[in-house]
Amino acid sequence: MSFVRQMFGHVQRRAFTASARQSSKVAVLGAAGGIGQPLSLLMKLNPRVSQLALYDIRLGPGVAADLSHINTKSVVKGYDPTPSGLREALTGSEIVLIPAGVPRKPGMTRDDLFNTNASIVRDLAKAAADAAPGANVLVIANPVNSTVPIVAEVFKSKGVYNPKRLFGVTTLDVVRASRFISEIKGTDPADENVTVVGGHSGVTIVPLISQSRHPNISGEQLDALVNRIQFGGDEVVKAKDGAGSATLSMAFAGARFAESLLRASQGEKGVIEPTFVDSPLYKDQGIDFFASRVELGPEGAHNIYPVGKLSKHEEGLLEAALAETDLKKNIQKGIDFVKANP
Ligand SMILES: NC(=O)c1ccc[n+]([C@@H]2O[C@H](COP(=O)([O-])OP(=O)(O)OC[C@H]3O[C@@H](n4cnc5c(N)ncnc54)[C@H](O)[C@@H]3O)[C@@H](O)[C@H]2O)c1
Ligand SMILES: O=C(O)C[C@H](O)C(=O)O
Repeated sequence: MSFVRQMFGHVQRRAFTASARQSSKVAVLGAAGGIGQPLSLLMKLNPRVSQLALYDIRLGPGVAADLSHINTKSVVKGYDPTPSGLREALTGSEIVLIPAGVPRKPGMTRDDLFNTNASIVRDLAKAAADAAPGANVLVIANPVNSTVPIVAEVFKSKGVYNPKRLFGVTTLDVVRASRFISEIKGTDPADENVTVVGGHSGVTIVPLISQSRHPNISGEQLDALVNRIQFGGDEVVKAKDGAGSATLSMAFAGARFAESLLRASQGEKGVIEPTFVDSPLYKDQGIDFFASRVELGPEGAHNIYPVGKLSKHEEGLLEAALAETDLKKNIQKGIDFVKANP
């Protein structure tokens, strides 16, 4: 499968120069960052996007000026770091991507980012709830297990919460799983589709290899593969040696998820992506948000699928993820933060 097909689904190549079927405004909050810049570039290349609104506390207009010279049809605008700039960036947006926030350094967990990123995400969510209450909000900022509940609480407090329109972007876990399994098997990663469920940190990331094309991977090879998918983020943090975490692969993953949502909102049926959403699956165990395969539609999350048939090994992994106090605690921490710091 070509890059164009992987990234832009079933849009024909000529669509890069033809007009998109419908117009969609996409806002990127944190657009000048390590993720924000390549993510904005990929959205500029997406023919389904008609307007691209770039907001950051620094350099939004600069990044926008640069991208605006690319000869695709979408109109790019950068906004000043003021409340009115943020409001204008958000108004009319169908998709709001949030990569704003600090990244990890070696030795840190994602939860260590909470103190800084919780208030950044809360404030951006407040602005989104006011200016774009019907938008699909795609949260990239870590810790995703907490930042997604933060957005939910803010929208609830303003009476505009629609659980179908809030997504924690876990696509990077799916992208990694597909790439890592292809490296083992010597296959084209574009043909490898691995469902990843749970949350977005360590053992809460549960790849379902038994549902992939290679259910027979086992033993030490399986353990190593699962471990690499669960801790792929650490691999990049370590390699970047203090200069941040995954940015380019994350931009690719975020653009893929946004493209899937646009395809679904423009009427394509059967668009399914794993994503961390307000989910009924494990609410009885006190876990209100969970990543599983979600069919996307014009209304956002159209159908949340259960995890399906698991191998014994995966039952153990899922049990560990659910029992792992992290997921539940991370979610509650986000909720408590907004209650204490509205
Ligand atoms: N979900 C995932 O799979 C995933 C993957 C990689 C990184 N991340 C997370 O994404 C976040 C961003 O990572 P990065 O590498 O791009 O960091 P970065 O520091 O390079 O960029 C962050 C950007 O956010 C901006 N920003 C800060 N506060 C802001 C605010 N209030 N409003 C608007 N913009 C603001 C900064 O100016 C900066 O440009 C981190 O929290 C990181 O952990 C998530
Ligand atoms: O590892 C990180 O901190 C960034 C991100 O969540 C990732 O999975 O790469």
